Amino acid sequence: MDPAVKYTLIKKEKHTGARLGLLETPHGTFETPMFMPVGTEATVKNMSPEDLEKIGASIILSNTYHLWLRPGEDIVKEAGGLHKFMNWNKGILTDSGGFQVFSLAKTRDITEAGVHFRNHLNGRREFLSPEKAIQIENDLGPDIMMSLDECPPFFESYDYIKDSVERTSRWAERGLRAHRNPDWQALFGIVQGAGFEDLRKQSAQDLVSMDFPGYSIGGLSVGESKEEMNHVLDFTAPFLPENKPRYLMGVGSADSLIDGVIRGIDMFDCVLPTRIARNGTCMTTKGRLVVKNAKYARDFRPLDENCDCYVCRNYSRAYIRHLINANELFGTHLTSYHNLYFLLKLMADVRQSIRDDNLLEFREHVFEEYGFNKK
Ligand SMILES: O=c1[nH]cnc2cc3nc(NCCN4CCOCC4)[nH]c3cc12
Repeated sequence: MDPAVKYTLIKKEKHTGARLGLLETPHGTFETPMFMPVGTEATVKNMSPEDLEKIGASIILSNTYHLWLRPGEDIVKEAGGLHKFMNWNKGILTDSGGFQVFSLAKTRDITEAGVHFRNHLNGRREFLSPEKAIQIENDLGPDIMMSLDECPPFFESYDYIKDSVERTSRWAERGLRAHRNPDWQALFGIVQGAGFEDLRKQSAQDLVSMDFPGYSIGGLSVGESKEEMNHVLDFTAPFLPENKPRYLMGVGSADSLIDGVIRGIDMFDCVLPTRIARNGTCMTTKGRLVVKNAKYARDFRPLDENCDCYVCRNYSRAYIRHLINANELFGTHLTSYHNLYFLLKLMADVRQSIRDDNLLEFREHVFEEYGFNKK
């Protein structure tokens, strides 16, 4: 049986671990490395599918936890699945819900069977097992889906992390068995192990032995430093097969994206660009710009003078500042559109620098110009 998702390594960058690849999915073939916009509740906030298409989004995320609790996966299934429900015909990936339970739910209790928690919407007691997570994702119908895992605190004890990794591996096995649609939905395993190299190796080896079509590196972007994240990637990525996609969860700033690509990561997602856009913070090639600040009241330049996006070609800082301060929805549409374009364009430039074998020079340019070198 053909796997639902097929990764082809096209080229390795000469001086780093970066890879240029192609990811074939039932909803299109897309270049990697890629950034995936997050559409938690079946919409990338403030963006239409048409606009997402225009800026070059290939795969977007939606969230199992949220859609299970509201409107219910049964409604999405009845609509014909997420692609029909949200009118998005390219790739969709769903997380398994575990991370949201740990970050959103009130009180939660992890057992071998699964995780008990209180629904953050109505306070009702809920239970999510590896099998239940897979059933929800099967019903939602994304092209790529995640196993239920525990994303433990990065600074937990070795013994806690070891027990957690071993349970996450057992949950992954249970999820594989429960998966009903492996021919059109690719189930990824999620590597855990916090900052412990031997536990990362054990987690990766457990999951690779189950032969998933792709692997996420979880347990990162949870408060550890960028140096610690990069160090974990340095020793974890090599434990994963070269001919499968590697997905780093929850990462979405220009510096972390480039440093993840350099360490062999192919896929990234993060709410950052759309979240900061909603309070008027914009990503630019000269660093972050908080457009609602008074100093932009009479600034009729675009958000970013080096950006050729629809927003930067048609609207000024003064106008966008006014909209944000007036709580006009069009204002957050413009900042969201620009921030997503900014990261998608950055990844297109990263892919080009892999073709040209000058990713390290590109990194130096970005870190210098965008202000990441400033301490
Ligand atoms: O181990 C994981 N397993 C399953 N899903 C995840 C999602 C994850 N998302 C983050 N980080 C997100 C950090 N965001 C940065 C921007 O502001 C909101 C939080 N780390 C994550 C780890 C996991």
